[in-house]
Amino acid sequence: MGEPIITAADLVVRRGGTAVLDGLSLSVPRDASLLVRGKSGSGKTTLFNVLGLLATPDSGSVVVDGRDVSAASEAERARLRRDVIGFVFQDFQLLDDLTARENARVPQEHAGNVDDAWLDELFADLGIEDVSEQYPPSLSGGERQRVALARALANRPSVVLADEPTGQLDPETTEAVIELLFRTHERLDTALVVISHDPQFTRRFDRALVLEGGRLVPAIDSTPRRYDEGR
Ligand SMILES: Nc1ncnc2c1ncn2[C@@H]1O[C@H](COP(=O)(O)OP(=O)(O)OP(=O)(O)O)[C@@H](O)[C@H]1O
Repeated sequence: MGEPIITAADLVVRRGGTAVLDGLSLSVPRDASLLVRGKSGSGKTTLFNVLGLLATPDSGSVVVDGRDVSAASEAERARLRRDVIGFVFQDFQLLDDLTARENARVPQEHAGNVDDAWLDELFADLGIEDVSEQYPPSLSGGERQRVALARALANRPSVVLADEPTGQLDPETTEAVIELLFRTHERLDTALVVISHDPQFTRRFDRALVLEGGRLVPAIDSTPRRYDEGR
């Protein structure tokens, strides 16, 4: 399946005198779905930020799509964020003064590559065509998260990175969003990395890992299906 889409080695991130990530290594194959769980304060968001090139570790390396970003310029990191990674955040992070459709189009505009046919397809597939001209404040939580998912997929990323993507949703909507994340993962062949402590997320992933003591260990209730790594 070629080289992994993300490889992180010996990551150390110190916050307030303690190592939140303490020698963490991880490899994400291109077709994998990976769940990272962990207690509150265990460093999940810190890991998300480092894997998503939103923060730099104190030491260790991150390779994204074959590029070692340790010494990359901010412009190069921004390019990788835009072209290779699709971000989904717990609080959606939509712009209230843009319509749903305009929100989803933002990454394409940054890339200088607007593809309306692809946006049409995403909105249809995610079941949000009817709300495409509405503004985020008038959308339900599930609709907002689906618009955020359309935005994450707008530039056909190789990996979707989601930080607590269902944290603000009720159980029923959570199930629907999980379904959509997996459907797009399978249909578009994107790797999927979800960071969540939601127990509803334990099934279906190829691999479930727990962030503990600054490192990743296999979740005891997970059945490794396709690959074996994480320590
Ligand atoms: N800028 C910072 N300065 C000091 N401490 C920080 C900073 N950012 C994070 N931390 C600390 O690092 C630890 C890990 O934080 P992080 O947000 O990554 O955890 P988390 O697993 O995502 O938690 P939660 O599930 O509650 O969101 C916490 O103890 C947090 O207080």
